[in-house]
Amino acid sequence: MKIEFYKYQGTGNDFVMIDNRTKTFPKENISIISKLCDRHFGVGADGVILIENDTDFDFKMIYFNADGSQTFCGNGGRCAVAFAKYLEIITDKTRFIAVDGPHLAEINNGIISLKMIDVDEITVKENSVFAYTGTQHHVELVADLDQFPVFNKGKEIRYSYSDPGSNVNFVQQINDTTFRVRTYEKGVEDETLACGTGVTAVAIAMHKTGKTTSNLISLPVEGGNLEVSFSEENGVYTNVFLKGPATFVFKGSISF
Ligand SMILES: N[C@H](CCC[C@H](N)C(=O)O)C(=O)O
Repeated sequence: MKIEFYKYQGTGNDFVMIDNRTKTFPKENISIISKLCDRHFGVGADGVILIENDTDFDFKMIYFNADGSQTFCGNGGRCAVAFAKYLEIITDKTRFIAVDGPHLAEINNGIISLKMIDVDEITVKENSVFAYTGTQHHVELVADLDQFPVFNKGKEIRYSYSDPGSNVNFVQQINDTTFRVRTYEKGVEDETLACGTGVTAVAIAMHKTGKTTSNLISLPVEGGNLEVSFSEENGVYTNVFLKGPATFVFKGSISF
């Protein structure tokens, strides 16, 4: 089977994007998904994203981690919007459906602003915060991200959560409105250069625990800069937006 693909990246979180409006991609074939993500034997990516038709929305986005598990993906959602524009499915505004529900998004000068789900599942623990932002996220502050063993500590914490586990975000506060983040992602089972649902969880966790009073947060990550904004009322976070670039890298085809 020959698969046409488009490679996109959102602040270094990279994806194999497939126009699956013909519904011909073998979604149940996890070995193909894993091979597409393999950085030596395949294309190489953190995940695979399918774009499909939907009767009620401009399109449907399906995200697979490299291990075939499905969740929502914030950076992937922004790349899906850029890809949908390239495919002329949309212009600069869209309403699409994903595994965690409907999303609005807008494109302004190449920057994509993606509306995330409302966040009300937030658990504050002694040294960490857990939040669900379309997938599971553990958030904890550290003193010096450059020196921190993200992979080893991230893997340990990831598996300390009962199935399906949790992504793990380590945060260093830079100033009142800026928090640097490094993330270990479940399903990728490694540190990624950015995690959109992760920085969303971080921004909300920092506000929830009083590390910031702002509702517009800058989040420098290894692969670039992201921004999260939100409203908060009675501990529920709404109008949550994840903003940042999403870039086409190359297109190609691969046969299995
Ligand atoms: N990189 C993605 C998150 C993927 C989450 C996935 N790793 C999982 O929850 O299993 C993002 O930008 O939100």
